[in-house]
Amino acid sequence: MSPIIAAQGLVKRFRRPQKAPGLAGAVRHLLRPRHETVTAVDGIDLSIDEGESVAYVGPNGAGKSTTIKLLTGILMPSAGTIDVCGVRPHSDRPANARNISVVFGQRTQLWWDIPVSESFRLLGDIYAVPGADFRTTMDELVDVLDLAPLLGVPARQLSLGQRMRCDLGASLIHSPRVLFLDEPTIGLDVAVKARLREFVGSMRARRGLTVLLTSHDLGDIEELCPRMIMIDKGRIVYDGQFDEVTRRFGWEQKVVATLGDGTPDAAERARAALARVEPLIEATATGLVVTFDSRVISSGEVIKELALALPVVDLALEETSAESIVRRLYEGNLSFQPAEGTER
Ligand SMILES: Nc1ncnc2c1ncn2[C@@H]1O[C@H](COP(=O)(O)OP(=O)(O)OP(=O)(O)O)[C@@H](O)[C@H]1O
Repeated sequence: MSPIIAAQGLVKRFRRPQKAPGLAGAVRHLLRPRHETVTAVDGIDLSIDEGESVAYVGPNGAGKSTTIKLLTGILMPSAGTIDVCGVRPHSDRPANARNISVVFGQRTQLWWDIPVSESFRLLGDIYAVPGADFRTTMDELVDVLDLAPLLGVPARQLSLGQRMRCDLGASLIHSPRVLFLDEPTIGLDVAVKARLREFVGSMRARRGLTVLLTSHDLGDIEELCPRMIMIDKGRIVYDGQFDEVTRRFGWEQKVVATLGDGTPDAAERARAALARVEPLIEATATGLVVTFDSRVISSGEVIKELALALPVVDLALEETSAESIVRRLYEGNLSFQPAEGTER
């Protein structure tokens, strides 16, 4: 079976004006324009099979959105090849649009002033969905997403959670084979997030939908995506099972210290005591959480140093979670070596 999404040697470079700050800089730029080249995507290979659900994660500026824009045909690659459902997205955008759908948590594809049902109908027309198929899909979406009370309401009057439910429904009206979700749960409360994840999961199961998700929410990834691709500076640094992240990068450990009163400078003191190993130190209501690299220092030594530097009341050692690893990668606090023999 050939992959539904395939990319080889994908590169995207942007040319950006290089201006010095202030009016003088603007004038100088007008007289002698200078540009710099930014390589947002730097040689990415992707192979995603039909029905897979893959998280695409990385820190700010890593190149996630640029990759999605390349796969959806919005951008043209500087080098490399892309094939999505057998189509080259940038050269045949209409065919690509019929096969895919994109949902942005920050933007809506619904018409702002008309009732939701009308937006669905318009999208059905745009994608030329035959009447009978439209009705069947609509019934299914209204049922699974509980859209009946929202159909008569204009998008501008919907809450964010209601709008996202409608947006997800709208994205599936033409029965795409691939769904790109870009931060779909941003700003939503826990209950709505859970509902949306459940919906995406059930749609995958029912329709064999392929999902590529970018999200800063670990819950989204954990629940929806068995496979995770991490990128950093435009390159893939990990491509494998989400669970395996813990095993592979499990050298990160955490000591949770409960402190006695009167240590407002606890974080600074801990940082000074452990300076040589550059731990990540977070202050909490009751003390500190110290995250460190267990290849550089043992947990015993960390505990000893903390006990000497601070009025420690209690100490606990926490297992590394995939969440903390991904969170730190997102925050740019963890440098991954490019994965050797990137595996799936
Ligand atoms: N149209 C553009 N022109 C110039 N540079 C761009 C353009 N779009 C993106 N870039 C640059 O390309 C790099 C990757 O950006 P991209 O938006 O793909 O990152 P991202 O991983 O989606 O980040 P975030 O999590 O912050 O959304 C950044 O350095 C960004 O400044």
